[in-house]
Amino acid sequence: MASTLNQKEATDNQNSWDRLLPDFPKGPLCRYRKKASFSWKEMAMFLNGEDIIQFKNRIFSSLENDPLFAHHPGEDLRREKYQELTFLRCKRLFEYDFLNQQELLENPLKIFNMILCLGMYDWSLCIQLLLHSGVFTGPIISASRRFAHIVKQVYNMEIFGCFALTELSHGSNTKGIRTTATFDRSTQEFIINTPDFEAAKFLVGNMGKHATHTVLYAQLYTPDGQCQGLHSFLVQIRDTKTLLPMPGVMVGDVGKKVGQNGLDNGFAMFHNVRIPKENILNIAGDVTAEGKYSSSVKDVKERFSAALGSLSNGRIMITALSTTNLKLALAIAIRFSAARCQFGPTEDEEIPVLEYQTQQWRLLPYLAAAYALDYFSKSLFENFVEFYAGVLTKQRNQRQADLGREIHALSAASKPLASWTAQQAAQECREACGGHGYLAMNRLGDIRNDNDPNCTYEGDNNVLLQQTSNYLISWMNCIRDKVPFESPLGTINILQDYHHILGWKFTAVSVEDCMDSSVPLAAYKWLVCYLLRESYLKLSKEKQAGLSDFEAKNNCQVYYCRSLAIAFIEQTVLQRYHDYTHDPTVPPALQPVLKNLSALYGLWSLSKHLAMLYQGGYASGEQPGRFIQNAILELCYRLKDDAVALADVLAPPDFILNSAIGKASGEPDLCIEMIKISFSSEVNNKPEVPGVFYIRLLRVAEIDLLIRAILQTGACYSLQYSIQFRVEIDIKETTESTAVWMRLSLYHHVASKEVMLSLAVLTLREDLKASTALTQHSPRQELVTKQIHPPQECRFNSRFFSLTFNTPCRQWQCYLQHFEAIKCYLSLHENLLNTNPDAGSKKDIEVLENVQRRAMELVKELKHESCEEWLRELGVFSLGKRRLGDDHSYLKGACSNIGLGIFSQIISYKTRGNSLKIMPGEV
Ligand SMILES: CCCCCCCCCCCCC/C=C/C(=O)SCCNC(=O)CCNC(=O)[C@H](O)C(C)(C)COP(=O)(O)OP(=O)(O)OC[C@H]1O[C@@H](n2cnc3c(N)ncnc32)[C@H](O)[C@@H]1OP(=O)(O)O
Repeated sequence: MASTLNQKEATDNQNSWDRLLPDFPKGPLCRYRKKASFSWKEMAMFLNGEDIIQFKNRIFSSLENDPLFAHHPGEDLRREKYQELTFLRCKRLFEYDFLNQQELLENPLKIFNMILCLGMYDWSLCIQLLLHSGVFTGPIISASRRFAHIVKQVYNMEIFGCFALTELSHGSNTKGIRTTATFDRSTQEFIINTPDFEAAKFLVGNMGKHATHTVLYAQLYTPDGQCQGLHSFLVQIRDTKTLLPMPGVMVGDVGKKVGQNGLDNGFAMFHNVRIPKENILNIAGDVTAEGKYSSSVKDVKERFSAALGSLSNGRIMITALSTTNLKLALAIAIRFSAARCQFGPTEDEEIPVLEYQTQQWRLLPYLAAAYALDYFSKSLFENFVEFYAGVLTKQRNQRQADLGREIHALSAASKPLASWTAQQAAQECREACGGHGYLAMNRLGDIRNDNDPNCTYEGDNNVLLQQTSNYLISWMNCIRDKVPFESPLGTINILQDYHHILGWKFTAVSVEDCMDSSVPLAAYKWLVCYLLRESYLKLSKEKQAGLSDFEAKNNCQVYYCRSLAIAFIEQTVLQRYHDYTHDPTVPPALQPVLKNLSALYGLWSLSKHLAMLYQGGYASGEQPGRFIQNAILELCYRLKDDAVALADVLAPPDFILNSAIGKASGEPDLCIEMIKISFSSEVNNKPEVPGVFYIRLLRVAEIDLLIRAILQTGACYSLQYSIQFRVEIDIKETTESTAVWMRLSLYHHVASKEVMLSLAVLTLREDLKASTALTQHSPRQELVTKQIHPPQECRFNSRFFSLTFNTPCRQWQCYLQHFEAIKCYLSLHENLLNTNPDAGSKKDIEVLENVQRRAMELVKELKHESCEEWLRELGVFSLGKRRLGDDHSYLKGACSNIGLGIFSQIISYKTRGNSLKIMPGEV
């Protein structure tokens, strides 16, 4: 009975997994998937839970089905267009309203996952949204209820926000910020000023083109001339209707960056800009009507932490964003390594590169790091949720303060750890995929470049690590004075055993002994205590030698405080992951692989500190080092057959991953990607010179992909340039699909550019239909079907079919919209037959005449309907909204449709430095 029940439960589980997580397409990766020791679906369910998987699926499929999110082929959109597209997409996200407040309260991890899903798709978009609705809005929400109307405007996108802390000459050193906000008693206003060019706000995300408001950090001056320190203010920088700068504000874009170029980073200078007194975000302090400074936080340092408290949230999020990059890069490189065969034991036999020890050693420790950091970032986010609840409910107890400090110390080190790990991994993955890794279409370069700012924004990594080491060193007083202590999250509780731990030694006596994460964990605990002692001693020595605090600290970073902060955060990540993977509630089938990951992450991270382990006497002799190295290699080997399944758990759907070599099937559609690249770069860079693209398609399935490529390109471009398109299809291979074969063969003997144009358009229509999953019978479907199933007698001899597509894009779009293509086909076809009566056999001509007649009927039937109507009927997004050319009038429609205020008046001429348009008379 029990076994029947278990069986039923297993079947139910399997069914629910299959429903949420469809099987991957068959391909070369199957051989590894079959070898995996666990079910990737069970793992995905265990790590995420059904609710989150459903939620992620919803986001992914919404993006995939919305033409506005169609990938830009070739990824070389001009920066202005990319920024514009990013902004439109950001607006669209508000329409989707993926998460309502109720859902958010029930499961805050949903917002965390939503952000990461968007980042997987495109980091510029993700950061733009975060800056607007998180970094800008966060301090406003925390400040006071009086800003409720502003928050409402944020979520309605009536205003667009940015966070202006950084200045041209001061980035990480926030105390040095020089923008001023001086209170004017007579008008009850603050006057904002940029004292000189170096104090200009700089590199501020969203500020370049789109932001209308900013949370501005400035030194607050009271009328008595006293500087009260750093405070934040809500300042309007652009008119919400015209997007022209407000009086006294000079604002613009900073130019191209290394990555994230869809995001408009800007600068701003302020000259006597007046804002109402109420616009101070009174988190740290406020000013009375008489101009007296008041703050509930008496200590200046504490006030400073309160003013910067919101940055911890950002650093936690950046830990997760970086981990997501790690996951993306690994998914691509592991799939590629498993599918790609090169060299081998004999000349005839090439083996997957994943079989090579070096490749395993290069990639699998990063895979383990991705799992460990993924768990850690989630758990840290949950800690933050607890802390933030306290902020919102105005908790002022000791625990809340201690929690804030601990989270600050953790996030100040986890951001460096995760962003550096992702950075190194992206480069390793790039190289591990050879030349393919270097191709932009495979995305590893973008992942690397888009991850890069994670090392810098919200505080330079090396500067932030000092915050963590300061925090750790601050516990030395308790240790020295033997005062009992603990922290709210318990991360420093190992220091309670400081003296005892310092006496520990490496005790494993075999490689097998090292195969559990408890071994590196013990070593890490010792390392943290040792580095803490060494840093503290060094600091004391420097001070005793007469150096100032500043100099002493400066001399204690390298090899001491910096290493301490890194060791501490690695130990914390490992501790949490070790506890998680060794929990008895882990499903038995997943335990071995999860434990292997935990051990590999621990040993591999620890191996970078081997010198210190020997230097401090924790390890001695040959064996510890040898054991650790051999255990790493053994774990890599053991995980090798699980690697693809582990990558499958981390990878988003193909559309989101957007990497030709990272496809779930393991079969890169390289030729399609090549078309996209060539197509887009020709369109973009040589508008006047039509390019010729010549490819040979290998399978029927690729025709659909080709069509998708054309369609997506059409969706992304203004379609104003000429395109010449040439496709060669292997007919022999295509016989597996009658529809495609017939459709192609029909035109074989009469091939001419123009006739083929109509073919392409008909094919496009077929794709449109398919992409909207139009399954029910409809007159439209019938028409298309008839059109692509010409009579059976149509035959041909050659294996190859050739198609050339040569038309101005605008016209092409027109064809798509109004079925001009069919008319064009008819007239051109007539011309062809007139001028070249031997174009085909008699039968072919009969066939063509049949098609011609049918096409005439088709045109007549469609005449009364505009393409817009036709598309609407199919449920396809209006083409007008997809267009991103110079004509921005669509913006007006799009905005008014969805009730957005920003561009509601933008329709006519260009504003300076901003490609958006405004209507004359509106300014
Ligand atoms: C769920 C929704 C999510 C939404 C949010 C998501 C965000 C996503 C992020 C993506 C964003 C990308 C775009 C990024 C934009 C930016 O980067 S904008 C800003 C960039 N600039 C910075 O981040 C500034 C970095 N510098 C600092 O934070 C500080 O200057 C410093 C380096 C941390 C402090 O240095 P210093 O001047 O030496 O001061 P100290 O003496 O060390 O500090 C004084 C005390 O204050 C404590 N403290 C400092 N910061 C905090 C904090 N955040 N929280 C709590 N406490 C803090 C510090 O520990 C000191 O305390 P004591 O040791 O007790 O004295």
